[in-house]
Formats: sequence, C-alpha cells, structure tokens
Amino acid sequence: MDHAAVAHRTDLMTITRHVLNEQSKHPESRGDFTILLSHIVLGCKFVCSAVNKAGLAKLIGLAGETNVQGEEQKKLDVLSNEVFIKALISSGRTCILVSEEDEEASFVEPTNRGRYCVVFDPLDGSSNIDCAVAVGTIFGIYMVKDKDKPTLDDVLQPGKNLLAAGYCLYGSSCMLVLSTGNGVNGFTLDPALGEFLLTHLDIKIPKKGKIYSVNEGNAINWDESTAKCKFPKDGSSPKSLRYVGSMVADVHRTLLYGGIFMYPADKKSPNGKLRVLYEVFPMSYLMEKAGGQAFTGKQRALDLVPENIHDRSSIFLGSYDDIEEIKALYAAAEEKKP
Ligand SMILES: O=P(O)(O)OC[C@H]1O[C@](O)(COP(=O)(O)O)[C@@H](O)[C@@H]1O
Ligand SMILES: [Mg+2]
Ligand SMILES: [Mg+2]
Repeated sequence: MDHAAVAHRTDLMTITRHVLNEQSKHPESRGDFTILLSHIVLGCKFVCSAVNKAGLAKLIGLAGETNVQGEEQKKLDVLSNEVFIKALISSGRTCILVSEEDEEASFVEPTNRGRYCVVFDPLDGSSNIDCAVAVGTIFGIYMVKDKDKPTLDDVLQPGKNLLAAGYCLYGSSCMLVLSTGNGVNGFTLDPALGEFLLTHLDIKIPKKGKIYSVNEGNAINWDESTAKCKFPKDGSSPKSLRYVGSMVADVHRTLLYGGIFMYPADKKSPNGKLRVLYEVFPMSYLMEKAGGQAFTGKQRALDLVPENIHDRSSIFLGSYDDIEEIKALYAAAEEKKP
C-alpha cells in the first residue's frame, strides 16, 4: 500500500468525516446520529474481520439453534447478531432494536436509551457463508416518537419514514453503502488503515440495465407477469441473469450496474421471502435515493405498513425505467382480471 500516495489524496474522506459534514448541515443536531453510525461502522468492521477468517476461526457451520424464521442459524448469524446488539446498545443512542435473528423486538433499558430505532439483518446471505461467497449486513434507522414511552408502532412504520439506511458488503472488498437522506455514498474499508474511505460519491443507478437478478429455480411457481419481467418491452434481447443468492451482493451489483433485483411472490411463497423491515425497506430506501425504484408488485415498497416485525413482501427493485416496465406488466395483468 503506497500510503504516501493515499496521504496526498485530498479526498481522503473517512465515513466519520462524511457523516460529521452531513451533521454540520443540521445546526440543531447534537451528534447523537453520528455516534450511532460510528457504532454501526464498528460492528461492520468486527463482522468483516470475522467473515474474512471464518474458516480459520471455526466460524463455519451451524450454531445448533433455529431462528424465528425457522431457519437453522449459522455460527456467524449468531456472532454478528451479538456484535450489533452490543454495539448498538453501547452507543447509548438506541431505543428499540429489531433483528432478523431475534423473535421479539428489544427495548433498551431507560437508563441507557436514546432516540433511534434500528432494524437490521446482522448477516445477510447466510447460505453463502460456508463457501466464502459475498455476504453482508443490512440496517435501517427510524426515530422514536417518545423515547420514554416506546412502542412497537415506532418500528412498524412505513419505510418512507426511515431517517437512514445502509448495508455493508463483505465481498472481494468490504464496502459500506449509506444514505442519510441526501444521496447514496459508498465507502471502502482500507484494511491497513482500518478506515472506511469514500470511494463511490453520490451513487446514481443507471436508468436502464442489462441484468436481472432472481432465483430462476422458483420460475415454475411464478405468475405470467413475473415470468415476463426479464424481457424488455422493446423486444430487445432478454437481460442477462446474475444471482449470488445474497441480497446485499445482488442489490449492490444492481445499484452500480443497473437492471433489476427481484424476489417475487409465487405459488409457494405468496408473500415472497424477504423481510420488510430489515431487508426490503433499507434496500428500497437506498434504491430510491439513488434514482431507482422499489415495487412490491402492487405498490411502492416504501409505502408498505408492516403489521409484524418479521413480515415478508414480494420485491422488485432497480433501474427506474426497468421497474416502470414491470409496473406496467402488473397493471395490465390487473386490468385483465374479471
Ligand atoms: O436461496 P434463495 O431462495 O434464492 O434466497 C436467497 C435470499 O435469501 C437471503 O439469503 C435471506 O437473507 P438471510 O440470509 O439474511 O436469511 C437473501 O440474502 C437472498 O437474497
Ligand atoms: Mg437477509
Ligand atoms: Mg440474515
């Protein structure tokens, strides 16, 4: 690593400095948000190092427990969950925590409580952990109405009320992609410095893409509209299929290259597979902030109002024009219905 070259770069923007710059635009801000984000960043660094050495540290394989989704938990699911819960509570800025791995929402002790609710998927793409394929962490942040009287309604809010959302990709490089409302930025972890540096400023998804990402293995259970999604309306050649099976990796590629990521509802899973609060909402928020769209097959994903913390939803997200075509497909199918 040519540190001298790095040191001379004027844009040596760390994620902390970026968030502080954002904070300075809000004179009323007390820095709570910045402190919360710095603890999420710490959690991501910890999980990144654990993922990188999973095979060495005997972090491969099952933990021997089953989570509320009925999924067998991987050791890294459990470790990542513990790391984020500890980091979020020790920030002293959180009030309610919702994790994919915990059946119930956690209400932080009043003595150590803050104003933010964090919904998160500590380790996304669990099926890929043991084969060292890219995985990630997904999070969304809401504000509690009254931190002295927090209720589940503070998290069962539509996604459009999110204050911020992001994900951390543990892939060939470790990247944290974040939006606090103004645009989407990407930060790459410099392993030597241990710092996330700004490498992708103001990410904008291409208006149209050549790639679609879906588990084609479910195609047999799809309805007619879903089966048509990969075929561009203009009759040009079908999009190319790319599917990692980790939502973070598939959405990250979609955000940078354009196209569609989808996990549609089907005969087998009438509500789709992905969870509204800590998968669908954060990714939909980022997609919209980057100029794309997120659609459930019926409505704008961020307008959904979840009834339970582990609700699932069908989801199509990606390039603006591609999602417009999918919305037209579903609208046409709706019109044809008797
Ligand atoms: O194996 P399938 O049915 O294609 O599902 C893959 C999807 O499930 C997930 O792995 C679910 O997330 P978790 O790994 O966090 O449970 C997504 O990352 C991914 O998009
Ligand atoms: Mg997940
Ligand atoms: Mg998970």
